[in-house]
Amino acid sequence: MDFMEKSTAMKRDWLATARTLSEALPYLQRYDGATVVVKFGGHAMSDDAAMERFARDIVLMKQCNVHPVVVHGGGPQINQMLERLSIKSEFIDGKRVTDKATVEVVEMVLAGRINKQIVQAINDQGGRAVGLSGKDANLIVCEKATKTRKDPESNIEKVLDLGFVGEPVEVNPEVLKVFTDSDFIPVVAPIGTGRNGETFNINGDTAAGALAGAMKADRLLLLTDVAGVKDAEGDVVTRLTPDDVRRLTDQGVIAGGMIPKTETALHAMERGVGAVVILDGRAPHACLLELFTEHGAGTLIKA
Ligand SMILES: Nc1ncnc2c1ncn2[C@@H]1O[C@H](COP(=O)(O)OP(=O)(O)O)[C@@H](O)[C@H]1O
Ligand SMILES: CC(=O)N[C@@H](CCC(=O)OP(=O)(O)O)C(=O)O
Repeated sequence: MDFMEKSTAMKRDWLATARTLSEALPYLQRYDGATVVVKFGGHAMSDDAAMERFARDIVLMKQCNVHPVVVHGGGPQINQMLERLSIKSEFIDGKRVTDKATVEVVEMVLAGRINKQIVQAINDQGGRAVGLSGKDANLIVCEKATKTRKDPESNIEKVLDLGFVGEPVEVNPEVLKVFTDSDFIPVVAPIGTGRNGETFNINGDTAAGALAGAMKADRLLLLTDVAGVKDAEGDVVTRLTPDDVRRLTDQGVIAGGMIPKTETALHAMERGVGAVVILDGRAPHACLLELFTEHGAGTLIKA
């Protein structure tokens, strides 16, 4: 490529960048002042570069007067720590059976190391993040979650004991308003408080949905490690209604870790959240693409 060709190619790149910025205008106007709850899953935060990109997107959102509330997971990181401590762990429908020893490790990993890593990553990008857990200011009060499953032989519903897995029953989001109304960015670990002083392990998606519902957030973004919700053929579906979600779950197409996400989506929408998007947190700038471009990303769940 000679000098003239090179400079023409560079001008084309700049123009494309300027066009992208200009095309963001209607989206910036639509989300001006909006509250967006972003769940950052343990798989999505797999490496330092992914964490840095995520933090940069969150700071950019806040700079554009969109108010992010970050709720994080950390399932794989909890697994690693439990393994080091030789504590066995199992999941039922995407939720970790959590005994007394496990809940101590869960709180340590989520409200400690991971929460502070995300806070630091956001602050490194020029944001002002504040870390909290659901215990702070009674943000998320829980009761013991119950799970029933039909025994295939007897056809009788059996109650399964998940231990200290929490189901949010009361959310007090006033403390988050203090942050979203100023230039702080709250980062919430999914640990809940019980009415009798218990510590509860809440699935990260469930916690994000409970907060989004209580705040009547405009959008709930669930960042994970797949491109979106897949159908029976394994293709990502770009849009689903609540009825589609129920059908895919009954058919067993939505399974495992995807169940808490889609359940959360339906609950959050019942509580007034505009729409829920399940998207690939490993894809560069997934949040920005979803909010500020016409392309969108992942699976949009909307009535
Ligand atoms: N229909 C489906 N579409 C996409 N992923 C699905 C589906 N059913 C089950 N999954 C599983 O759900 C996983 C996402 O849940 P999870 O591992 O808990 O994510 P995270 O750690 O991000 O919360 C996917 O990696 C995939 O294995
Ligand atoms: C009850 C329950 O399952 N809690 C989760 C909390 C972390 C989480 O949700 O992490 P991801 O978002 O990375 O999956 C757990 O113990 O793994």
